[in-house]
Amino acid sequence: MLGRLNHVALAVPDLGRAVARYRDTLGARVSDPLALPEHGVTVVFVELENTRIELLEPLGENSPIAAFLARTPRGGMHHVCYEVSDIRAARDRLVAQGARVLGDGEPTIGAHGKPVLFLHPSDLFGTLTELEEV
Ligand SMILES: CC[C@H](C(=O)O)C(=O)SCCNC(=O)CCNC(=O)[C@H](O)C(C)(C)COP(=O)(O)OP(=O)(O)OC[C@H]1O[C@@H](n2cnc3c(N)ncnc32)[C@H](O)[C@@H]1OP(=O)(O)O
Ligand SMILES: [Co+2]
Repeated sequence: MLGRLNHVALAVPDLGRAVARYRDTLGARVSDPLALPEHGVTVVFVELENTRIELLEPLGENSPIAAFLARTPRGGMHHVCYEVSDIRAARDRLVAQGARVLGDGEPTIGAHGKPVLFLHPSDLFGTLTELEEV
């Protein structure tokens, strides 16, 4: 069911500082910031040879990463994202096996313009997991 690792996401308290560190210190290629108010985050992608790092900063009053950053104020690994070819088939299979899909269970459109959904970290060994249909 799982395809490639699409990205590993890091929640950061200051996106500008994180971008500068990845671009200037680590010499990485980084995208422009993209505000996603419907997801409560601003994102920047660090492009690597084999995958991406997604840098996330809270946006707005009800950001889903606000509580995470309150617990880990220096930032930290927030989620992993795997590619799937049929996100609804993947969801149905996971739900049938007891995994919880966050939100109303329907995919939303993510940062790459593709359908995404999130699986509860408690069902995946403490790791919040995103699926993206490619
Ligand atoms: C889609 C656009 C973009 C893209 O890639 O295309 C993105 O990735 S946007 C990313 C931001 N969006 C989301 O994260 C959406 C899904 N997330 C959520 O709905 C929440 O973050 C949620 C429900 C996972 C956690 O919310 P919150 O922290 O407010 O809940 P709790 O404080 O009640 O925590 C419950 C429980 O879960 C543990 N937890 C929370 N976040 C994480 C995490 N990132 N990784 C691992 N575990 C996490 C938390 O510690 C609590 O554990 P407990 O044992 O019950 O104390
Ligand atoms: Co993501």
